[in-house]
Amino acid sequence: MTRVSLEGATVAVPVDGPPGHRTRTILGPVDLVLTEARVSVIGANGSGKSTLLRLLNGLVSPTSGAVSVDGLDTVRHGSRVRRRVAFAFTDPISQLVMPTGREDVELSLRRLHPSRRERQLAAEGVLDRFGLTALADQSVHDLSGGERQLMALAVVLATEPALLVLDEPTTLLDRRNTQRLRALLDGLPQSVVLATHDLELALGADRTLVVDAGRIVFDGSPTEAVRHYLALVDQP
Ligand SMILES: Nc1ncnc2c1ncn2[C@@H]1O[C@H](COP(=O)(O)OP(=O)(O)OP(=O)(O)O)[C@@H](O)[C@H]1O
Repeated sequence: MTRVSLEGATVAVPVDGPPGHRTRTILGPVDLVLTEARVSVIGANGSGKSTLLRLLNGLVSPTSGAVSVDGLDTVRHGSRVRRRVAFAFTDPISQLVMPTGREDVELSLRRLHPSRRERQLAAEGVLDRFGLTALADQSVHDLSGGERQLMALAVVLATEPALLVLDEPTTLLDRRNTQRLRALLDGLPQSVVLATHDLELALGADRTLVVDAGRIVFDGSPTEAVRHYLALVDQP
């Protein structure tokens, strides 16, 4: 399993005013080692979940401290980390840049399969594995929200990353597609870290982090974490 390590990691952003003057810490410091196959992250809007997730593949660099994946520092070894860690955004359309899903899958396979023929065959295999062959040549804009979400996942998983990071993957999905996505995640050999407001989805993890105001306020069993979170949001 993948080992993710955060050591005193903070993220600070500039506050309005003269450039370079004041900053606001929106996350941390966070000290954490994740080795579980499934980790969920829950917390209120604006608590810092996405920021935490973005640290994991170097989309956001820590302002202080360090983040590493399998010993690779996300700043010093950014491109190697991004090859190991796939990131799926809430809105799949930001992931689908080509006219069709098949072209998108082929695009993400370019590094792994420089030969066009091999790439096409590999893409066929990926689409088949995700049950998306029938939708592969349809314009991504004509796919339903759920189909698009699954297509975007196929695109990021095509390169067989070691870790999949998902930022609120079910927000745009109905119940049926949420269940389809959960079944798909259950069958993945990869480690998964996901942030979600879907507490049912969060409960399926091996370990759950609760984030509040930029801090990890609970870290442990999913059932306990959900209880902690509900107590937190019910506070007057
Ligand atoms: N680049 C940035 N510049 C300024 N503020 C930021 C930046 N990125 C995040 N923030 C702020 O940091 C806080 C945490 O944001 P983040 O997106 O991590 O929260 P979240 O828990 O994922 O929220 P949500 O559930 O609404 O998606 C928010 O107050 C947000 O406005």
